Amino acid sequence: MDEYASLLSHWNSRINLVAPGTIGNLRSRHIEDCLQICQHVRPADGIWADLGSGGGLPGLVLAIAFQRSETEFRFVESDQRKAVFLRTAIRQLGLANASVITRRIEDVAPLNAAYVSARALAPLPLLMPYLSRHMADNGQAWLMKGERWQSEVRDAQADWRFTCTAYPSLTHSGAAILKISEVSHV
Ligand SMILES: C[S@@+](CC[C@H](N)C(=O)[O-])C[C@H]1O[C@@H](n2cnc3c(N)ncnc32)[C@H](O)[C@@H]1O
Repeated sequence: MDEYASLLSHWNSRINLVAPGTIGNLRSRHIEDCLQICQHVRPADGIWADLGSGGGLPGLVLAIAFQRSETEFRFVESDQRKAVFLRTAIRQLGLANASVITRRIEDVAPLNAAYVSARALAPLPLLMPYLSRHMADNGQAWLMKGERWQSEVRDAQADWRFTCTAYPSLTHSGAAILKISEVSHV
């Protein structure tokens, strides 16, 4: 994880992977934040799709944490330069369990993923079509949401049926990690 943090700060001077003002506390602000997901899930075999991975949050953090599991991580990131960073990090960290798809989420063939994650990608109503496209029928999504998560859930319920459990974030007051499953269109 230290090696990942140092790669991220090195590349951040050239491409904006995280807000430059947060680079001084990468560990607490970003890495510990993403590691919270590990308290709630022990993934089995199958694909874990991280959508809009950017600098690898939470995808790379989880691929490092779960590198001894049978889970195959796919990072979907349309920005070419960020995808180059992700591929470089995968190679330098020696992660055999991760690969990058450099395309728009909506253009990627359905991944049938057992697990999906996203952080700072879009409000929940816009994420729901992505979950519907890429999550397996019995899959689960782990979405890192900010303080407006409750109204996002209400807005998404206008068009979608889903099961949702909210775990309060331990790193950002008012934020939550949402576990979403059983998604179908109303
Ligand atoms: C605000 S950043 C968040 C990055 C990372 N998840 C994080 O928490 O730091 C959103 C990322 O999603 C990517 N992105 C946005 N829309 C996308 C789409 N439709 N398909 C693929 N990637 C997308 C952007 O290029 C960007 O890297």
